[in-house]
Amino acid sequence: MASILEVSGLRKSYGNFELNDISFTIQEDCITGFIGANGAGKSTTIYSLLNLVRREAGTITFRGKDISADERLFKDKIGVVFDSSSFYDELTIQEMTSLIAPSYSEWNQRAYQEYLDMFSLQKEHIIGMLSKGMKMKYALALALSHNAELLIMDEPTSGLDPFMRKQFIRILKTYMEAGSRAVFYSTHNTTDLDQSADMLIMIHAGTILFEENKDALLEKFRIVKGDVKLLPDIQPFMLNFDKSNYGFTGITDKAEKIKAAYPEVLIERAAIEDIMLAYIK
Ligand SMILES: Nc1ncnc2c1ncn2[C@@H]1O[C@H](COP(=O)(O)OP(=O)(O)OP(=O)(O)O)[C@@H](O)[C@H]1O
Repeated sequence: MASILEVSGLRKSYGNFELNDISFTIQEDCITGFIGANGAGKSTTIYSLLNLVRREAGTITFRGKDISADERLFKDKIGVVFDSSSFYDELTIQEMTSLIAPSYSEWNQRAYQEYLDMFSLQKEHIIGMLSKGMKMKYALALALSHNAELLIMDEPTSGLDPFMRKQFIRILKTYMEAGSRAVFYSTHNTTDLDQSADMLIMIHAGTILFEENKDALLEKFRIVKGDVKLLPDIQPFMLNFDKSNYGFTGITDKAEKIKAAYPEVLIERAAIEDIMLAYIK
């Protein structure tokens, strides 16, 4: 698989927080989910790679070319959506779009109008009067209407209702159908990633903990449930666990071994959230 974006040796610090030599790759034809706890460094990574905050070190290459050589070209080829998008509150959607659209070489007014209709947004709407979810939809309409090759989004589904979140996933899949494209987005909604992501990158305290194929990751871990009597024997095979008077629940990457030695335990598939907790507990 070809890489579309490569981030290498990214550093940025704020007081006690530091992005610690972050490197990862966004693959073409993949939706990559960017996960991590509050304050892990997701937004700082996204803002630094987009040069919206000044990075202290690091190289970003887009389709093999350093983006610093031609940042305008890079920005022309990507669509961005942020949790707190910076639009002018006093303008209408039409006025705001007329400022933004001319900066894109492949602006598609028809596609844009279709997204506005799909999201029930009207061009007369004043930006400052839009709800958080409506602003997000507007940002999404802009990002999807200039033939971007890569979508980079920071918590695009925060503020979206469950219907729109489903629609968001459908839109991403349709977007990917054109081929040679990619999506990179941060989210706390791991169930959305279950349905949409091909790759997952997890960051914790400014460090990348893993960058893996989602299905391979989900295959690697299992939830183990059993009687507390077994805990002393099974504990060494688990990454973490909780126990109550009734039993224990833990997560393991050695399910086969546990099942072979203790057939009475219950082994279940782990969710992305379980895996995240296993890495940071
Ligand atoms: N402009 C800033 N000035 C000072 N510190 C900042 C700034 N932006 C982020 N930070 C700090 O950097 C750290 C990482 O924040 P960041 O917003 O990147 O995390 P995040 O993973 O996106 O979190 P969340 O999931 O809560 O949005 C935090 O400790 C935060 O307080």
